[in-house]
Amino acid sequence: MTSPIYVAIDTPDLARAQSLAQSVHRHVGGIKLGLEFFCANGHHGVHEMAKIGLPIFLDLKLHDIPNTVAKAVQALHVLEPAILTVHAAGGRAMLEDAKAAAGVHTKVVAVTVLTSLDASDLNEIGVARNAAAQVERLADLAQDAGLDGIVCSGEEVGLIRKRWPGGFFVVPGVRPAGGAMGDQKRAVTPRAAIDAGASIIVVGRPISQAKDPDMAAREIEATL
Ligand SMILES: O=c1ccn([C@@H]2O[C@H](COP(=O)(O)O)[C@@H](O)[C@H]2O)c(=O)[nH]1
Repeated sequence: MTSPIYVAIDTPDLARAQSLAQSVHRHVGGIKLGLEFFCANGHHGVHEMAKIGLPIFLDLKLHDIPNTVAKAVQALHVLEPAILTVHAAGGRAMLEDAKAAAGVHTKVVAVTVLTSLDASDLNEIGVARNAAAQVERLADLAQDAGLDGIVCSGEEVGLIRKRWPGGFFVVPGVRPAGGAMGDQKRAVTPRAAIDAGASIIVVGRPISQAKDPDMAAREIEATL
């Protein structure tokens, strides 16, 4: 069975990214490349990482006016990402245009509430409801707009899976029991995320900062 673990390769250094992905490739189902990697290495870097042979998740969290996002999505076709993120807060028209612009083999998923935010952060940006209620609202919008799924934390994925049984749910910010949280505020264990209904989990620092990334990936895989 394909592993639900996507390893987040958050580094600007292409050689380090290749070596990290190579070392864990037997224990993960895909490679997630985000802003840090893409801003430093662009299309060339993604092509190089694709040579490892795992699906590529481009986590660029696009968020702009509908026309700009649609053109950006078209410009990414050539990279054939398996998964691409946009921000749900960009609104219905942006979500619809992003989905229409994506290739048929790319799942477009909407980031709802970043896993680094809690209720107090939400309050500061003018969102009075709690994270779960805000995720619920943005998940409904993403589903209505025809997206494939959403990104949310493991604390909300169970609730959303019940409302959208056929959705594709990406859960980042997972931490092995007792692991360092870093900047994550709504974290659950990999096992809890999968049990609650995550389609895939994204794991970055617990693997990339481990003394032995291959062993760390293997240990997480063994808990699932
Ligand atoms: O809400 C979100 C959306 C995306 N991410 C990304 O996932 C990884 C998590 O890395 P860790 O090192 O395991 O914390 C990272 O690339 C984020 O950009 C997220 O954490 N939360």
